[in-house]
Amino acid sequence: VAVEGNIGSGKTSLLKHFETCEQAKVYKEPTDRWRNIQGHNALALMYEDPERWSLTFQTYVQLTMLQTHLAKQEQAVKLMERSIHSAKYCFVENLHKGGVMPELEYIVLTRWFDHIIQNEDCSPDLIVYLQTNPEVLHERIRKRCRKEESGIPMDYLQDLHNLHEDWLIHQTHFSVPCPVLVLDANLELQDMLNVCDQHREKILCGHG
Ligand SMILES: Cc1cc2cn([C@H]3C[C@H](O)[C@@H](CO)O3)c(=O)nc2[nH]1
Repeated sequence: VAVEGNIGSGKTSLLKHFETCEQAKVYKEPTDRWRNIQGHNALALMYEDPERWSLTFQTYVQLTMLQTHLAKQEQAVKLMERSIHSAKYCFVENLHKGGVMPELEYIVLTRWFDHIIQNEDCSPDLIVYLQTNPEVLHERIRKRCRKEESGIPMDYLQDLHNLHEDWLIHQTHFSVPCPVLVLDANLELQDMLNVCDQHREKILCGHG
């Protein structure tokens, strides 16, 4: 099961809510790995100079997501924060559409992505989409104050929101690998977790 959503939509908080559930193994986004690649902070570099570093960063994100998709586990349910799909369809797409990632880099990353998807089983059984309004996120990110994210502009959040909506709601642009359960993540966290618990069986059985 992949938990998808924009920056600040509440994915990490929702996954924490499931950490007590012994039938699920939770995989948070490996931001610590992205921040320290043999001493290099790829996440910071990507925000500081995306033209220079977005291919490097997104290539490593794609690897860490693949490793999570393929990780063996005892528990019946694998709960992932984001996926190799959103990495490509939301983040890489945004960098390419915004003219930040050069065409050739986008093509090479796409060839890697297509090869991986065709040869490895990375399809979730269910996507839980935490749907938000970008305005709500801007305030949350400001309050959360992750240092690399301090300069995220509103239109970056709006662009990412539109790409999540195109992919998961309008389903116009890229293939959706499984059913999508949409949760209103504009709600205060506790209210969203209460709604989430009403869908707990669906989420843990991976049914849409
Ligand atoms: C799959 C995927 C996650 C992801 C996160 N990020 C950024 C957005 C957030 O600021 C931070 C943690 O999610 O990393 C990114 O640029 N590209 C990504 N691709």
